Amino acid sequence: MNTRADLESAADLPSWAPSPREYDDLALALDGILAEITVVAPPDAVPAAAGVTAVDLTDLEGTPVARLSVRRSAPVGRTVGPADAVSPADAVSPADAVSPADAVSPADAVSPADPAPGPERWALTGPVTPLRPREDGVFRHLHRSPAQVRADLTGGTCAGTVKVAAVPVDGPLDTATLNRLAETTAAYDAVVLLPLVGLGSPRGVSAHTLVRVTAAAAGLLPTRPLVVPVHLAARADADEDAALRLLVASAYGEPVEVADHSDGGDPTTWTDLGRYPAPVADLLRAEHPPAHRRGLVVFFTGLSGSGKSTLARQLHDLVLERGDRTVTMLDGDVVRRMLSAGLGFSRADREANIARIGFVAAEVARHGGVAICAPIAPYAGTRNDVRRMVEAAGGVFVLVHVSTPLAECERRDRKGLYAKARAGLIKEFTGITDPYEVPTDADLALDTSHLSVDTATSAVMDLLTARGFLTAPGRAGSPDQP
Ligand SMILES: Nc1ncnc2c1ncn2[C@@H]1O[C@H](COP(=O)(O)OS(=O)(=O)O)[C@@H](OP(=O)(O)O)[C@H]1O
Ligand SMILES: Nc1ncnc2c1ncn2[C@@H]1O[C@H](COP(=O)(O)OP(=O)(O)O)[C@@H](O)[C@H]1O
Repeated sequence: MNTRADLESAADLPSWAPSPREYDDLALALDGILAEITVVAPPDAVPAAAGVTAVDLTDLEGTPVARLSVRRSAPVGRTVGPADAVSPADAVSPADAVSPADAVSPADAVSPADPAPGPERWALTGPVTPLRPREDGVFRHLHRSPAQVRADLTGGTCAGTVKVAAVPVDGPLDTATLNRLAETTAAYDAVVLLPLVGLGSPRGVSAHTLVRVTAAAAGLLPTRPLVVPVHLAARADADEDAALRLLVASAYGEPVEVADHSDGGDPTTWTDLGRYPAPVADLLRAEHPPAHRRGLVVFFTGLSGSGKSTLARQLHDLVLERGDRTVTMLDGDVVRRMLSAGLGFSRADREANIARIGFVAAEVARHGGVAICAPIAPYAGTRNDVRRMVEAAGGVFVLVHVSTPLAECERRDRKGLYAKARAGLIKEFTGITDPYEVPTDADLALDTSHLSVDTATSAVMDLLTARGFLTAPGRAGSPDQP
């Protein structure tokens, strides 16, 4: 731990709040599992990055939690937007790629709200020292460093005489796996189950549920294993993931692998809860409500005047008439007044606008509600970011492309904006002087020049019902005409 003098002398050090993935790496480094970590920071956060020798890493509130001693630094190429985001291979030069923590994921490298091309960022690599005990983390009270686990298990005596099996766990343990685990670890003095709660590691469950199901499974094993959550974040590369799991497990004991990756861990296909022991299945059932009670985001995208708002409003009414779901409307015009006042129509502003819509929609979905969004959302990358945000919140994302051709939108020109855009009075107008990237991943495409409002909305309702997101028949609970 640093002395007061150290802290005071650090007053001039630059500081930086690491991304969630880097924060996970920091947790591993502070536990002595990773020797070094890499953080990627913009030059304004790390002035004169090439000459910087230390950076204070802060939590999201800006409180310094650790100090990174910079052993190597390298510029990281900047790109225009998420669609072109930096790939891990490009991000850090091979000479610097000493630890798996170096990988820079696209999500970390460029945030959707980032303005277009700017100066380079810096990848700063080195060991870390703690500045204060970490107060956050998934199931913090269960956290133990490898050294603490060793001390706990040996009672401070004869370290090395206790044979510990260390088992990384990234998904719920089913009955067959538990039986295998009981056999494999029978000869050990102690077993430590290590739920991997870092970003992207838990398969098909949230990090908190992974710990809860692992604890439930541990209670069924004769060895009564310790359960110690570890903030290992997933990488894009399976070999790297495997190497890191081994590194983590080796730090806690003798690595024992039991995970079965064959099912892919998709929660929507977990129909066979019978393969899990009852206490685990009960927790999974609670985390994965049936499709018609899961959060749902219906995202309309299309040109101005294509019919997004009209269809969204009708869908809103139809879903509310059923009486079994709550609905939040995030219509383009309304959002621009309430959430995005002050934003214009540059690429960066449009991306920021959609990121805000996505954030709110994902929160609605997290709580099991329905969000209906109707912005133009011209960029595929930004729409994809919203899909990822919603799915990460446990929701379902349905993309509806209102594909009414430009000529028809322009003919309607109900706000007179197309005429102004043609006359050069409005700049960056979608379809005229600004791009619209036609979705290739839409669940439904509706050309309203050929479909009535009722027919188009019914097509959306039918899709939602067919996929189980609304219960059939369509108007359960609503009074019909006799
Ligand atoms: N330059 C330019 N390009 C496109 N649209 C413009 C522009 N300036 C103003 N408007 C009006 O703003 C509405 C689109 O806002 P969105 O928030 O949906 O756009 S975006 O998703 O952020 O691209 C859009 O409303 P809708 O017609 O409901 O789509 C337009 O009325
Ligand atoms: N089948 C249809 N579906 C949706 N809108 C239609 C249809 N036929 C005509 N329209 C008209 O087209 C216009 C679409 O406007 P709006 O819904 O505000 O589009 P957007 O939100 O995409 O800008 C409205 O005036 C609407 O009445």
